[in-house]
Amino acid sequence: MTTDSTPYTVTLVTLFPEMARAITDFGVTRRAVDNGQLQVETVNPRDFTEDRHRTVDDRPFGGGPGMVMKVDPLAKALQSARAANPAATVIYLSPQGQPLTQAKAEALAKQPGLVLLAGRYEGVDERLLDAEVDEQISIGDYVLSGGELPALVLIDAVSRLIPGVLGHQDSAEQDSFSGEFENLLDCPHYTRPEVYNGQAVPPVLLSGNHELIRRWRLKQALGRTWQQRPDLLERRRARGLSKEEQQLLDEYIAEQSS
Ligand SMILES: NC(=O)c1ccc(NCc2cccc(O)c2)nc1
Repeated sequence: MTTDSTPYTVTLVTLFPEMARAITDFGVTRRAVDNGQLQVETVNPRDFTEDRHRTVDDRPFGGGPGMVMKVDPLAKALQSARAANPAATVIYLSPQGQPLTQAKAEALAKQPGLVLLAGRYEGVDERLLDAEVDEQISIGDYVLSGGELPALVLIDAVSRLIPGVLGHQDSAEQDSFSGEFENLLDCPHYTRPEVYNGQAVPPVLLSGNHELIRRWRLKQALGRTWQQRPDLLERRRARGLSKEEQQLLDEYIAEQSS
């Protein structure tokens, strides 16, 4: 995290810098950039090549399909990225990385900034990872054509945790994965009209009784987690459910079987 005046700086090392526009040109993250809370820079390894063909990849030693990204252009690009933010954490997005979680995003939001390396082809020369990368992160157990989309996912997840970015600070805390709802799925959301296609909004949400509404939302979050993601509920249980949470969950389960 930075003091509230200096922006949280992310430098994306990528062969396709225009992809960063998905963050800088839309929505909450665009507003964070315009407000000076978030800074997204890009560095293209191709600008650090010295041959006429601006070569960034080559055939793998040991044979096999595809190409591997060369160390030298990446090392120079990373050095340039680090120069702008020396204290930044250098992360390589890859299927071999540690899974991205909300807790990880919160930890990274507290750092002075990030340098994100997006690989293409079959990945990068291992010697680059050994020398220049602090940690590897995966956004899920699947392979994409490049690390750019995972990098953008990571930037989005971290950016919304920067104080003031979401505007209504509570909304970050009320997220399904943080605060009281930590490790729970989200509760249902409704807005006008009160009746749509004969389906009415749950009356408790129109009651103005904030304590009843909080309980209803917590019950829904617990119940949906029990239904869709018992693994998450187990994690929550390991941390101990409060008396209220256990009672709400029991009520939800009883209603399901009635
Ligand atoms: N699950 C992820 O976070 C993720 C990240 C990157 C990626 N593609 C680039 C790449 C990079 C390294 C090795 C490799 O095999 C493919 N695909 C999926």
